[in-house]
Amino acid sequence: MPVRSAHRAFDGASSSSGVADGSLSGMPVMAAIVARERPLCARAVTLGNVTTYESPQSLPEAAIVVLYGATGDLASRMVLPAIDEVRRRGLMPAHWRLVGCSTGRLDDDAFRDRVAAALEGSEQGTPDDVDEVLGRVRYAGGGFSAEDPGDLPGVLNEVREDLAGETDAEPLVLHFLAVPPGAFAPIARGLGAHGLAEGARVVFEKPYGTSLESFVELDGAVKEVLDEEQIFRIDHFLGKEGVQTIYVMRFANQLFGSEWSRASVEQVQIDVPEDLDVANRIGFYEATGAALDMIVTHLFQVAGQVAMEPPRSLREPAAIHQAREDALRSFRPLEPAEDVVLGQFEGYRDIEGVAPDSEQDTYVAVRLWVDSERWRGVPFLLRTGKRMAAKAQRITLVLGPPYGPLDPELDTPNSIQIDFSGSGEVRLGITVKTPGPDLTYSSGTAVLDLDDVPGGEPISPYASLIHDVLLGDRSLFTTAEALQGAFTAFAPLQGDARPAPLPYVPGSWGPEEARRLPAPHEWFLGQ
Ligand SMILES: NC(=O)C1=CN([C@@H]2O[C@H](COP(=O)(O)OP(=O)(O)OC[C@H]3O[C@@H](n4cnc5c(N)ncnc54)[C@H](OP(=O)(O)O)[C@@H]3O)[C@@H](O)[C@H]2O)C=CC1
Ligand SMILES: O=C1O[C@H](COP(=O)(O)O)[C@@H](O)[C@H](O)[C@H]1O
Repeated sequence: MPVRSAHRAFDGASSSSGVADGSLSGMPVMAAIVARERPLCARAVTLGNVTTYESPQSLPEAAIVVLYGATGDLASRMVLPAIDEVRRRGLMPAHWRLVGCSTGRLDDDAFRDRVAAALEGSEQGTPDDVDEVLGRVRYAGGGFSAEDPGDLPGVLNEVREDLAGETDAEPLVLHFLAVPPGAFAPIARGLGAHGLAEGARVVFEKPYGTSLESFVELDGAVKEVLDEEQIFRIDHFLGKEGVQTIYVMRFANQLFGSEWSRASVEQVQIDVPEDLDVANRIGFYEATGAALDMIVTHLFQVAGQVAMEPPRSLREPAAIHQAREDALRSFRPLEPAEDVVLGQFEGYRDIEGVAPDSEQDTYVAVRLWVDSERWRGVPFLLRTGKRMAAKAQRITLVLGPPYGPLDPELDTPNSIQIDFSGSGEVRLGITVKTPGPDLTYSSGTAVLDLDDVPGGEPISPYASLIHDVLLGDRSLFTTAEALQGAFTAFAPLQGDARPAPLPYVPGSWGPEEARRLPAPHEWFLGQ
């Protein structure tokens, strides 16, 4: 059985003797607890040919967060509540301030009202001590660019002086760009032109580029001002608990690690159906569509997390980056005619702001091939869409048939599933004997809710990633090389071969045509 034994060679990190017993005695829970110990990573420092690792990063004594796009949708729904979550957990620096910046003119109090409303509307609700937050908040209007910095430089100087009354520590300045992608380069140039780049950390929202060409151009413009170590390209799916647990459960546990390859996995499904409408973001959506919004960004990053080779260490950001980059660069460019189904929900063209003949996709299903030794021949099925039948976020590793006496009798494949919505779940779809007098088989599911892991306290993705930026830990941020791989694989879908979107009924699982992609299996979450 050459295929079965060959897979041992894949996992350099795993041992093939004796370890199995240990791995099976309570390891999953231990692994999850270890994963929560922060900080996970150390910074690699190379002098000559000797590499050492600085001990874990620590929080700066003082920080100023400048939130560009502070009056926008993302800032209100995600970023402001996340900053407050970091504060509530005691993970903010001892001395900190927040400066909101947008193009509109507001006074500080009007912006504080918006911050209060954003916290009130968040899952955690308004904190009792909301004044503790609002007292640290300022606003700088007039936008920000090299040509016209608006009010920001003046407000920043006042905030620095204010902080200097509390601490001698030089504050870390964290610029968070929650602005439309067209504003990324102008703001980056502005940071250079107005002396705000040095020593700062800069977070760029997604999408960081909208095509291979625009990505290369943007990254070039950004790198004229910032060093790579200062750049934090965010993809909040990498901050989700379920996604972060993938490599811990895999590398901490021989049961998973040894089977994580084409030797045992027949296909991988990464399924993110959404029941959300798009009417409230129609300008953005009509210009972007489902594939560009979700596939080349979030779902490719999650696929990279699943497909990566074992990094040398989970405590070295550079090693994790290298492993994720290698995985993304192994993605074969999509073949739209064979491997992509686009959809548009019926009624989309009736939404105000949508062109009557719009060909924008609100649904996309993709069969992606990963040309690495580990995954060659294993399709990665990625699916997402708006106004679908359900909201879910699930990775399913569909396991191949067993080499034993049961093969012909099993109709439901065994599976390893990771649910990465909310606090996340690990699920095992296992064939067991149907309890009872006869020898028949059933498929059951064992579920580990990550919320129940002893000592665990799930953190939201944006809070987790903002905390990482404060620490200077770039492990969960994307690199230019990885994005280059993603845009290269995605490029054929942006050319003449892009298929026309097929209509689907709102509340359904999308166009029937997409059923052929996972064959001989079906989409695990529904048709
Ligand atoms: N909304 C979401 O769910 C998600 C959004 N994103 C990304 O986040 C970014 C923002 O999206 P979203 O919040 O939806 O967009 P919105 O259109 O709701 O908000 C954009 C914000 O950017 C501000 N802005 C524009 N140009 C400048 C500038 N030069 N300087 C300072 N502020 C500026 C606007 O200010 P004003 O209104 O005053 O002009 C506004 O506050 C986009 O890159 C998007 O792709 C990513 C994930 C999810
Ligand atoms: O970036 C985006 O992500 C959301 C889904 O994020 P989640 O936090 O709800 O998992 C998606 O709805 C949106 O279209 C996209 O821009």
